[in-house]
Amino acid sequence: MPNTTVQRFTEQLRQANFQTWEDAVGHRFVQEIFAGTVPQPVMAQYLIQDHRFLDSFLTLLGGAIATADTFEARLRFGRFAGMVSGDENTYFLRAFEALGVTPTQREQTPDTTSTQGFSAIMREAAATREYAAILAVLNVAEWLYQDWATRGTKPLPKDFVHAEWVTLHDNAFFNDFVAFLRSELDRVGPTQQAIAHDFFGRAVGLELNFFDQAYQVPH
Ligand SMILES: Cc1ncc(C[n+]2csc(CCO)c2C)c(N)n1
Repeated sequence: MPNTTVQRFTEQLRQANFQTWEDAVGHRFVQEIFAGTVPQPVMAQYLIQDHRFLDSFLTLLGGAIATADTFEARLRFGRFAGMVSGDENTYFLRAFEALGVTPTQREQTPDTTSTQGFSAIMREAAATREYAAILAVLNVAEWLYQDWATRGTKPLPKDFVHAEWVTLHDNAFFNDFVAFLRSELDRVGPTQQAIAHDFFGRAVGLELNFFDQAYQVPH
C-alpha cells in the first residue's frame, strides 16, 4: 500500500499508541491463556477484577445508547448490552466455581489501581456526553481484546476457564460488533480528534496495567 494512503481514524489511534498496544496484546497473560497455563491465583485475581470492570462497562454502554446519533447504532448497543448481561456473566460465575473462588474472597479482594482507573475513565467518558469519547474507550476495550484473541494459535486449551476466555473475544457476533465500533469512531472521531486521542491513549495504558496487575499476587 502506498504510504500516501489515508489511514482510517481508528488505525491512526492505534498507531499513536503502537508500543503499549503491542505490549498488551502480546502480554504474558495472553500467552499463558493460549497455553492453558495461567497460574490459578493469577486467573482468580484477573477474573475478580474483570467482573468489576464489567459493571462500569455497562455504564459506558448506557452512555453510548444515550449519545449515539442514529437509531441503528442505539439498537446495536442495546443488543450488545443484552448479550454482555447474559452469557458473559455466567462465564464468570462458572469460572469462579471451577477456580474455587468463594464469594468471601471476591468481596474481600480490594480493587487494583487499574480496576479503579478503568472504572473512573468509563464513568468520565460516559459523563462527557460525547459519543466520540465513549466510542474511544469502547473501541480499546473491545478491539484490543479481539486483537489478542484472534492472533493466538489453535487448538485452544481443554480447560474451559482458559478456552472460553478466548472464544468470548473471537466469535462472529463479537467480531461484527468490533467492526461496527470501529466504523462509528472512523465516522465521528475526525471532528473530535483531541478528546478521542486522549481517551483512547489512556485506555490502552490501563489495559496493559490490567494484565500486569493480575500477576501482583503470590503465585
Ligand atoms: C480489562 C478488560 N478490557 C477489555 C475487556 C473486554 N471486554 C470488556 S466488556 C466486553 C464485552 C463483552 O464481552 C469485553 C469484550 C475485558 N474483559 N477486560
